[in-house]
Amino acid sequence: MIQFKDVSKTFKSKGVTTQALQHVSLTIEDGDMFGVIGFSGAGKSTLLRMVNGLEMPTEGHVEINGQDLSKVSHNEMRKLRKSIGMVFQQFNLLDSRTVFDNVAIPLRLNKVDKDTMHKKVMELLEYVNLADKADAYPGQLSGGQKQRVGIARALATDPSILLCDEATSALDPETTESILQLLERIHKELNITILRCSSLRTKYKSSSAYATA
Ligand SMILES: Nc1ncnc2c1ncn2[C@@H]1O[C@H](COP(=O)(O)OP(=O)(O)OP(=O)(O)O)[C@@H](O)[C@H]1O
Repeated sequence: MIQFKDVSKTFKSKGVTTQALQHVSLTIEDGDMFGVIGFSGAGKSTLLRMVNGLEMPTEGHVEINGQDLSKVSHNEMRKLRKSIGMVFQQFNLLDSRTVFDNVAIPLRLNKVDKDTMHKKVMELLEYVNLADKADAYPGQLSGGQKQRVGIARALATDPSILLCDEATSALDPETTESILQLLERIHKELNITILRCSSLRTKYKSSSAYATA
């Protein structure tokens, strides 16, 4: 379970103060698919980055399974981060590495042995329907395929939580739909809690920085 308890976040940079989040309280149960929507600058990425401890609240607490992230040790934080995958808007793939190598990155960092790593990477590529692209480079892939690689990489450490920061914002509507279907499948079949944020760019107006879907 992920809990935000009256969380506020202020950034101070070069004499400028930005209030990114104000008094956010929410609970995401295990196995939820939770959506956060808001206009650009509403604080969505900041909120997401607080779940894996990349940002810390200025006020309030973020807890994962009852563990206050501001109180966990360095080692516990490392363990926790292994259980959280992240998918990015711009995919964040290494262009000089093959699809296989990109997906293998978290496994190499975790010193997984070669055979296990090979098996795992190929399983993941099959899961996202890209096994035939294992030796391709990101530059040879479409946006949707790149995002599938990003998703496979995020799943490499068998996370229990998947954070998706505008995972479909760089994609056309049809590709967006296929990525959303893949996330739905991951949610259902792998029982992963998904926290997804996306921009509100339609005509709908909202004074709220976040909403659940
Ligand atoms: N490291 C930082 N230092 C200073 N200000 C920051 C920092 N990170 C975010 N901000 C500011 O906090 C506010 C919220 O940023 P955030 O990236 O969380 O918004 P967002 O809703 O994800 O926006 P977008 O949809 O454009 O990605 C913005 O005004 C941003 O400029």
